[in-house]
Amino acid sequence: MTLVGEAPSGEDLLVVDGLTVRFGGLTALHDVRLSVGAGTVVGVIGPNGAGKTTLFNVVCGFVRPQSGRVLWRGEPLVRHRPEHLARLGIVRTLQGLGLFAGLTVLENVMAGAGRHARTGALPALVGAGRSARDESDLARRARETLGELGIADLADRLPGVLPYGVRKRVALARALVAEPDLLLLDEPASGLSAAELAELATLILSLRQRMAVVLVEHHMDLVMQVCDRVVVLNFGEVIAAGTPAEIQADPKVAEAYLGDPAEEAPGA
Ligand SMILES: Nc1ncnc2c1ncn2[C@@H]1O[C@H](COP(=O)(O)OP(=O)(O)OP(=O)(O)O)[C@@H](O)[C@H]1O
Repeated sequence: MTLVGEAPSGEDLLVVDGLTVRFGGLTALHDVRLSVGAGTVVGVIGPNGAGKTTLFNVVCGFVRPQSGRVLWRGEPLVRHRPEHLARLGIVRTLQGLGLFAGLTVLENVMAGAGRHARTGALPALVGAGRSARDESDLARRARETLGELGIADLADRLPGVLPYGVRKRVALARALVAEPDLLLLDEPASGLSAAELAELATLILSLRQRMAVVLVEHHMDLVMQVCDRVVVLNFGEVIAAGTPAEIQADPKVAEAYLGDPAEEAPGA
């Protein structure tokens, strides 16, 4: 990740260049720049309404910016659509879990393998258009991913009967099975116990060997523990960017959070 005004390096996977998004009269993002290098974890933090989700939505193609662009591996993403992201190597987890209630844990994870499955998401859900061999390869990878997250024994359960923290792991497994180069994590810590948080931190740190991660999160301990760099948004603008220690020491950041007593400030 680079600071505002710095030239992105050739190593950057994702570059967000001067993004401005307006919803009617409200400016949700103003001239936002950041970049994400391979194997790095970049945190995006900021008080409620700062623009974090909008930033993810632009990267994913849900929201079109009024100006600015998103570069992926040096190429602009032009009118890209959310359903094509996994093929590009980008996967996002949602704030809500988005699991299919009628599918088992294993089937939910298999449905995430859009990048590698030969068929699209819908046929993949019902298993149509896939050879028996594709199907068993995919099931094997899905089981391995569940194993990595410590929930292989729950493969045949329905998500609805599982505790929230476990369902969050299923959602994460569904993202990881696509083997993305960039994982966009939207508030993965919300609703987790202290023990689950510690496991999540270990997992995110281990992911760096395989992918870059952008983490939108209100849980500051997690952000400070796992991020290489942190970008702070406030009212749609980048007000600070740097290492976790730099962010914690930045008076502008503390000030932004002071205006929102519901929030946990980075240095608190
Ligand atoms: N589709 C939309 N239409 C109108 N306004 C929107 C839309 N999406 C977001 N906004 C507004 O844009 C601003 C930024 O919202 P955004 O959800 O990106 O913030 P956030 O940092 O993710 O907040 P939170 O931490 O509460 O999730 C807010 O003022 C929000 O109300």
